[in-house]
Amino acid sequence: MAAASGRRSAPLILDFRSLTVPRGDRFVLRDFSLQIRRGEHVALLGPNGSGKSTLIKAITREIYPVDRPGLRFELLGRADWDINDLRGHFGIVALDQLHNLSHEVTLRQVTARELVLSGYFNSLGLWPHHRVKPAHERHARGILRFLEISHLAHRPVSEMSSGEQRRAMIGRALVHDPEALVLDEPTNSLDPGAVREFRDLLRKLARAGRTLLLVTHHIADVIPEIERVILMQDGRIVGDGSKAQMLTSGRLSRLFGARLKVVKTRRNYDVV
Ligand SMILES: Nc1ncnc2c1ncn2[C@@H]1O[C@H](COP(=O)(O)OP(=O)(O)OP(=O)(O)O)[C@@H](O)[C@H]1O
Repeated sequence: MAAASGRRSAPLILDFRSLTVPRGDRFVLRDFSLQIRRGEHVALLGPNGSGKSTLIKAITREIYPVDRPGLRFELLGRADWDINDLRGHFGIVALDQLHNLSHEVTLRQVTARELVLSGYFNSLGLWPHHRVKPAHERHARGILRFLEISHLAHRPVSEMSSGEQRRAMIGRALVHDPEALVLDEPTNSLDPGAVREFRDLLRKLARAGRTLLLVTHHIADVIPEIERVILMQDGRIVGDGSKAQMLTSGRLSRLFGARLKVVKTRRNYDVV
């Protein structure tokens, strides 16, 4: 309780108000407002096409809202960002990066160590002109240890399981000690064992105090440390509250347009 009330007065790391974001010939986010405070852990749920990835691209400044009265588009209290600086504050782990990665690593034998270090250079893997400092190496070793993949440091990413690859991608996002980690559907296509291990890693990251914004289709990804759940539909927020308020059979059935039953164990939720 004390932690939750402390967070209510923590600084806003994301402050979006009245965002209207076009993609193609239509508006994908409409009059969209969202605030996230430092230290909060948030899950974002919504059906395909509801605008979740668009929101992430707005965070990473790959796309911009139209300029309208009332617009606020701030990250860490600033509206203007150099994209390279921003990447140091918001670590992004998204499946499209993994697709790019799979192209890269089949061409070049990028190891886990190299992939993590390449976060310093915003590349996927190291190139001859990259100068890796001893402090970078030390930090990367610490990250690999934290992610429990030290034994994979010198293994090419192309020879790792999907779960191991995702850990290494998180390592790449962690090199700058970002304020927040934004994870876009991180457990997709992992087998049940790898999903379990990955959720344990998310719990460890959350407990280490980093803000997590988790976009997922899997209710069971909403780990106990996540207190706030946001529901998105048609480019709007249709629910924002605690897990007990948001993860109900009625709400999720309406959201996903299917009859879903929420089952809750002591600290976890899932749907059947
Ligand atoms: N490059 C694009 N050009 C035009 N429209 C796009 C583009 N990318 C996405 N859209 C449209 O924007 C809407 C929101 O897409 P978005 O990818 O943000 O949804 P999402 O919630 O992340 O979906 P999913 O769960 O399938 O990943 C969709 O209707 C989609 O067709």
